[in-house]
Amino acid sequence: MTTTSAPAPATTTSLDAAISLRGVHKRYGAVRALDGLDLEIRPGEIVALLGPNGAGKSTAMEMMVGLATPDAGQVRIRGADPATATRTGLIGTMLQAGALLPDQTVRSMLRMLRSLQAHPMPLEEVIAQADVEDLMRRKLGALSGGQAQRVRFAIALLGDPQVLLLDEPTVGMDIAARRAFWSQMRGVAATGRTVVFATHHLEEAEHEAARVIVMDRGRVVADGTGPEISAVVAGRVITLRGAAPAHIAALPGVESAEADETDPRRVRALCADSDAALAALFTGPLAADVHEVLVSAPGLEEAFLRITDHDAYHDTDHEGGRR
Ligand SMILES: Nc1ncnc2c1ncn2[C@@H]1O[C@H](COP(=O)(O)OP(=O)(O)OP(=O)(O)O)[C@@H](O)[C@H]1O
Repeated sequence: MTTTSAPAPATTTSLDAAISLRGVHKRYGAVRALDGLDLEIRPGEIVALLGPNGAGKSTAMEMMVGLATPDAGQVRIRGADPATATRTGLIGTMLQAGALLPDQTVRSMLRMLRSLQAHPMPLEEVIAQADVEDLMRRKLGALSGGQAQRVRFAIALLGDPQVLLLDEPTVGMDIAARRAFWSQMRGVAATGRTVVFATHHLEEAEHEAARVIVMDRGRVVADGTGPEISAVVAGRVITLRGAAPAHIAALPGVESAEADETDPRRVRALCADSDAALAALFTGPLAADVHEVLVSAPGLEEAFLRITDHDAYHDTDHEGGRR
């Protein structure tokens, strides 16, 4: 795994690579959205892009389809420039900004956009691969957030692309819809396409991508498999209920303790010595109140927090995403 922003050794040339970004810089006023980004993605790879808000994920994806142009550096898609790759259907995208015309039906929108493609995928195949049969007669303006995402996925497939870019594809989907989406996506990826997706769901990155790239402040800060990136963090994680994070953080062997983001009454503690922490926990004053104590190996979440450990969420120079 690479955990530095230095360019990875080039194992492919930009001509062989599905996606190649070399030394890409992009500024928006005072904000450095991309700061010398180097990225090489091989054909057939399934890659998750992770990073805190404002890390530059969307900007990088916009560069890959020619929606944003670099101030410096080079972007190539299968050796072609991004605008050509988009025009010829080499690359299909599901970006956050994609607006859907509210009064059109899904069928008419798909037909219309399909007619613009150089080498369109058969409509029946698009419908099956994106699982939108049940939505075909519906007006675009009447779709739920999750349904609209399925339609955006169908749109991304229309040009029968070799490279698929999905920017937070499961935003607005409930758990069942997310599961169904990833199962469809795996079917699409099994046909040999390159898939790059940005996500804030770490478990999606871990389960769905063979390679995880962590971006921060417009650069790559870690690149490897989920387990390789998780291995950045040694020690053990203890999760429990019934005590305040500050009390847990004060135990011997505990490096840090915080309330769980998704379940604030649960405390997650990263421990250099979990045996010492547990011994102190069960023999001290907290013993009567703590419950549901679990010990596990650190995962991608701990690694992500460790690797991107700064004030990115509040930093004025990198004040989060623009949406
Ligand atoms: N068109 C734009 N105009 C002004 N600033 C922009 C523009 N696009 C991006 N930025 C800024 O560039 C930085 C990177 O933004 P970007 O949306 O690429 O990050 P991200 O990693 O996709 O974030 P998020 O996870 O919040 O979507 C942010 O500080 C953002 O505010």
